[in-house]
Amino acid sequence: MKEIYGNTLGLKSSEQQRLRNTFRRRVDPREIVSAELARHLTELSHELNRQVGVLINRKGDIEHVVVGNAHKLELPDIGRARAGQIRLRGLRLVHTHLKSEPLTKDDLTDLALLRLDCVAAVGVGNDGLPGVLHWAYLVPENGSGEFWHVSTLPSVHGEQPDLLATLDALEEELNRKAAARTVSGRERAILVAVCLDGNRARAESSLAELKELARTAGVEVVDSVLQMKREADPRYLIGRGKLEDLNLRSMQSMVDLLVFDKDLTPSQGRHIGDATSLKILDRTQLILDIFAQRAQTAEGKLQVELAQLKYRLPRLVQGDDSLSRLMGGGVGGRGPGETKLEIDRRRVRERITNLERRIDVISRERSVRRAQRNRREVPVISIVGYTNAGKSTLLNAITNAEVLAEDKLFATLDPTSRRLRFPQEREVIITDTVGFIRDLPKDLVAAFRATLEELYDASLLLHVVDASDPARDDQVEAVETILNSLGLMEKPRLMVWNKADQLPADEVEALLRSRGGVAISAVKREGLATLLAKADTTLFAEGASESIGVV
Ligand SMILES: Nc1nc2c(ncn2[C@@H]2O[C@H](COP(=O)(O)OP(=O)(O)OP(=O)(O)O)[C@@H](O)[C@H]2O)c(=O)[nH]1
Ligand SMILES: [Mg+2]
Repeated sequence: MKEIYGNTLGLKSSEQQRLRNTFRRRVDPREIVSAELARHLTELSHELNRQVGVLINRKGDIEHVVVGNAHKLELPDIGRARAGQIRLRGLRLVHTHLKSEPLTKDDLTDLALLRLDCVAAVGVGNDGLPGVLHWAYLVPENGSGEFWHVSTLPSVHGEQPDLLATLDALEEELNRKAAARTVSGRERAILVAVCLDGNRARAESSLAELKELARTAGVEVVDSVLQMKREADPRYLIGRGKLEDLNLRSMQSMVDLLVFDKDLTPSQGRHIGDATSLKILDRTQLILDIFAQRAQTAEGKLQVELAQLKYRLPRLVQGDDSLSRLMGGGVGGRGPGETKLEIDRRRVRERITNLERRIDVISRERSVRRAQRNRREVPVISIVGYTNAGKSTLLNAITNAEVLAEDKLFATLDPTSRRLRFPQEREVIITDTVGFIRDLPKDLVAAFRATLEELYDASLLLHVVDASDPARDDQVEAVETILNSLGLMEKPRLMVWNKADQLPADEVEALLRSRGGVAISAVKREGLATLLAKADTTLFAEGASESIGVV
C-alpha cells in the first residue's frame, strides 16, 4: 500500500483516504497535468489548506503523493541527482499553490538538483477549482545563464504543450552536449576564489595560477568565480547564495569538481561536499594531486603519499554509521568501542609511520652520496625558482641534459644533477629542483625536505625568474620566503631573469639596473655565456672558496 508523504499530522482518516485515492489516477503523459487530476488536487488543497502534490512518471502513473503546509511542500527523498548526471529523473512534480503564486525558488531548485522532468504549480481558486498553471523545465547550458524555462498557462483546461516531445528534445540536446564532452574524458571543474582582504588584483592572479594548476592536473576548467567578501562563511567559506548558484551551474554544465583557491578546513570541505554532491578539492589537494601524478622515483612517490595521508588524516569522516555501530561493540577482537573511523585512522597512522621510516632510509643514503661528492670537492650549483620559470630548460641548455621541460607546473619533482665543465676546465655539479609556489603546502615542504636538502650543499643558488610573468615580483618574493624559511638566504645567490626574449630590451635593461643579476633566454640559449662567467667568478674568485663554503 502506497503511503502519503509529508505533513499528514492532524488529517482525518477520510481525508487521508481521499489523498490515497490519488494513486489510482493516471494522466496522459503528454499533458503536464490532466484537468481531472488538477481539480482533485486543488479541491483537497482547498479543504486542507495545505499544498498537495504528486510525482508522476513518464507513463502517467502517480508514484508519490505529498502534503505540505500552506506555503511549501517537502519532497520525499528520491535521492539527489549524481554530479554530471545527464538523464532527467523521469518524474514530474505537480503541486498546488493556495494563492496561485508563481513557482518559488525552492520549486526551481528542486527541478534542477533533482533533475525533475518539470515542475508545475496549479493555482487554487476561491471555489477550490483549478486556476492558472505555472510550469518550468530545465534548459541546457546556453550562455545566457538561464537554468530553466518558466511559463504560465491561464488554465489547465486549455490546450497544453506536448510535454513528452519537449522532454525528448531536451534529452537529445543534453546527450549531444554530453557526447561532445566525454571525448576529452577529463573531469570538469569550476574554480572558486574568495577575496577577504579587498585585494582583487592579487586574488585574480592567484586564481589565474590555480587555473594553471588545474590544467596541469588534467582538469578541464569550465568556469571560475571570484567572490569579494568581508568575512568567510564559517560553514561554507563562500556565501550560501553563491553556493546554491554554483550548485545549479554545476548541475547544468555537468561539472564534477569544485576547486577552491584557498585551503578549506576539514569541516568546510565536508559541509560543501554535503551541500553540493560534488567532489571538492582545495589548492593544497590540487598540488598534491599533481605531485602524485608526476612523481617518478620511488622516493618521490613515497613522499607524495606521505603528504597526502597527512593531509587526509584530520579529514577522515565517519563513513557508514551502521557499519561503525556494528563494529563498535568489540566485535572481531578489535577492542571495545572501536569504530570503523578509528580503525581507518589507525591504519593511516601506521602507514604514515611506515612511510616516514622508509623515507628516512633513502634520505640517509642520499646524504652518504652527498658526502662523497663533497669529499671530491666538486662545488654544487643549485637552480631554484618558481614553478614554470624555466629551470629545467636552463639546465638542459647549459649541460645538454634531457630533463623534462614543459609548459606545465611542477614538471620537475626529482632533483636532477649534471656535471658541467666550466670554461677553465673546472668541474661543477649543477642541480635542478622542484619548483616553488606561493603557499606551498606545509606537508609538502616537509615531504620534500629531503629534496631540498640538496640546497644546503650548494655553493651557489641560481634563482631563475620568469621575467615575463606579470606576477613576477610576487613569485620572487614567494621563493625568497621559502629560501628564508629553509635558512638559505645566506647562500650566494644569482638572480637569473629568464624568458628575456618575451620582454622589450629596455625593460630588460631597467630590470638589470634595479635588481642586478643576469638576463637570459634559456630556450634561445642567449645570455648563457654571461651567466656561466658570473657563476664562475662567484665560485672560483680568489679567496671566494672560503667565504662561500666550497670544501
Ligand atoms: N619564451 C621562453 N620560454 C621559456 C624560456 N625558458 C623556458 N621557457 C618555457 O617555459 C616553460 C617551463 O619551462 P621548464 O624548464 O619546464 O620550467 P621549470 O622551472 O623547470 O618548471 P617546473 O619544473 O614545472 O617547476 C616551458 O614551456 C619552456 O619552454 C625562455 O627563455 N623563453
Ligand atoms: Mg622543471
